[in-house]
Amino acid sequence: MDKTPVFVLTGFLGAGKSTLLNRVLADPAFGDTAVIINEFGDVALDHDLVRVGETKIARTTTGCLCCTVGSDIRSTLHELHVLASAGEIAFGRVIVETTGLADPAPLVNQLIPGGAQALGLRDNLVARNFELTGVVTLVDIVTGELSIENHFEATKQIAFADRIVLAKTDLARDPASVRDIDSLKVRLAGLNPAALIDDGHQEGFDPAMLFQRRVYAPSSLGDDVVGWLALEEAVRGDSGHGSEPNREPTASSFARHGARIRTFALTRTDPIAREAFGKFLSLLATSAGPRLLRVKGLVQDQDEPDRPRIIHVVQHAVFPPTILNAWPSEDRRTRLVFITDGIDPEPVRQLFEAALNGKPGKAGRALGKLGAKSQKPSGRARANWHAP
Ligand SMILES: Nc1nc2c(ncn2[C@@H]2O[C@H](COP(=O)(O)OP(=O)(O)OP(=O)(O)O)[C@@H](O)[C@H]2O)c(=O)[nH]1
Repeated sequence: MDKTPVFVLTGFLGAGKSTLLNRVLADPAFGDTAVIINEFGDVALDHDLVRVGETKIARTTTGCLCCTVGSDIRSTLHELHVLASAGEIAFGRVIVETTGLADPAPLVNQLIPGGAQALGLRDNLVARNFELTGVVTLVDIVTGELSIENHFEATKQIAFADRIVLAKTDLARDPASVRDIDSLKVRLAGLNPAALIDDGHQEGFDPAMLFQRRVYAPSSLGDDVVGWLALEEAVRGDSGHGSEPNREPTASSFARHGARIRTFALTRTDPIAREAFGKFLSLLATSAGPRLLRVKGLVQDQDEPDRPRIIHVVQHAVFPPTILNAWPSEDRRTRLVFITDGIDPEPVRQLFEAALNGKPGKAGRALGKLGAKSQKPSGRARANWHAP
């Protein structure tokens, strides 16, 4: 019997993974897809943001998949397998959406033959029933170059891909931006000459093709990939990855990403004034720039409290909010999740409160504490891709 194909969907923070996944899941042909979404933060949000239709099965893991991978991915696949064997669910494909900070090496290592050793019946069942058949990496043309420069995870995500998709190419409206895309493509081809590179907005691009069964062979992706996989095996014993297969994943498990990476959440029960909130986001994005890796959240708007607004900030870029017609769950609080590089939660919280309460003096002091070095985004990021 054919093994169930597993696809890894990765890409740096905010690259557009969930957007692409939603596009694919809207296709009725993907009704037999089980989705594993990995949350990185204490306040679960992604399962509210990915639309999963009736026939889809979603499992959300907490913590960062590459840090909790020994306990997480195989046990989640095992759980899906047990449910399918009992006739409770049926699926013919699995898509694992990683966090944007995920290092794909440990994940791939758990899923390929000859990778991480099977430690018991559970792992053997997973190996017998599932097969990694593709790694799809999204690269955002707005922040991709900066992410590659500043975060090694982004480089590894590109190197492990057999398919790369350029996201947000619809935002390239002038000749300079188009030239930037060409030079990004050259850089990607240098990092991974074997992967096919698609433009997610080119005519005729069909995202469904990214998730068709094929052979995923890491050895064809070059010496770096082979070396990183070998390194995984070597460090597994030392790091605890895989050596404690039943270790509980924790939301703050992000040991691999260095002490500077922080994740925290802000919540608020009262509805929020739209203008004040916009001010908060633009002050934060302008002053923190690339150190503000990601903000996403659901906001209860004062004027339209029944229609939550989904907000997205990716480094310096604030994206237009999406407005939902209803709250996805009972929880109607404003919930914002932050992933930062060297920014502490407290000044962000102070800026939030000051902006919402109309206290410019306090907002100024909070900005000072943010260590607002006002890092100017370089290169492509200088282009005015998006007004806040
Ligand atoms: N214009 C445009 N915006 C996009 C595109 N893809 C994603 N976005 C926007 O970029 C923001 C982030 O997109 P997501 O799909 O949430 O990104 P993600 O990679 O899932 O984010 P994380 O899970 O936090 O890493 C959202 O505001 C999206 O609407 C695209 O192709 N074009």
